[in-house]
Amino acid sequence: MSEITIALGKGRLESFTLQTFEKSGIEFPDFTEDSRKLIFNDRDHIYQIVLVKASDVPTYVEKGAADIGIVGKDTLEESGADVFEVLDLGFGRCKFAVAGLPGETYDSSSKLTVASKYPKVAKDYYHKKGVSIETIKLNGSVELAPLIGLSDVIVDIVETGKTLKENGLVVLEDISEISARLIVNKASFKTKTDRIHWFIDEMSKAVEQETV
Ligand SMILES: Nc1ncnc2c1ncn2[C@@H]1O[C@H](COP(=O)(O)OP(=O)(O)OP(=O)(O)O)[C@@H](O)[C@H]1O
Ligand SMILES: O=P(O)(O)OC[C@H]1O[C@H](OP(=O)(O)OP(=O)(O)O)[C@H](O)[C@@H]1O
Repeated sequence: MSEITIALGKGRLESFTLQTFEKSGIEFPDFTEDSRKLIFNDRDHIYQIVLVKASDVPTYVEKGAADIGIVGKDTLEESGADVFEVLDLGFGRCKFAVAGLPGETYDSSSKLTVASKYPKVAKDYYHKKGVSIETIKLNGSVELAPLIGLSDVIVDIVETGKTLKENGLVVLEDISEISARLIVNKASFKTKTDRIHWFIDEMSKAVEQETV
């Protein structure tokens, strides 16, 4: 039985996370991205990774099924999970933006409709601006929404800008920067203090090494 369980989302953050672990000497010999296995133990049997759907990482950590999680700031913000966000891991960089057709302007006489995989983020952003919106929750291909009249604009992730460009859309407003974060369950932080502090320190060193 491992001391520490780490929830990691299947997908874009997997290989960066494993590289960061390796820099700290934490190795998962059985881990391969094409495997269908969901639990991996490290060489020293201190840590186990559980591979979950990226959007479920905050839930596993908040509920204590995992002590630690690696998750995009976007997913963390949308979840509203009650966890400690302890470190910016520096990879998985992209941004939240409002995007739409070029020249799209806000007409205050009618409610703005915003399609997004991140309805909470969209609501919070427009709430701060004092604009009331109708959100339409989508699960992917969000760029389609303004093209076929489902919404006025979208709130989505922009990394290279390729998806927007190829669909004739533009960034209308930047919202915030996104990168992968290390999150910790609040109870684990108290009960497994030494091990978790050690782990955070090692991850910090690995991230610093990357940025110098
Ligand atoms: N181009 C990008 N599109 C989406 N996420 C990106 C991008 N670049 C970096 N990221 C970061 O990678 C994280 C994980 O993305 P990934 O696609 O694996 O999960 P997801 O968006 O929840 O996927 P899905 O809904 O398909 O399971 C995102 O939460 C985000 O922080
Ligand atoms: O700026 P870019 O580099 O083009 O990346 C941004 C795109 O990537 C993400 O989509 P994803 O690939 O996760 O697909 P889906 O959300 O449509 O399923 C995001 O929702 C954008 O569509």
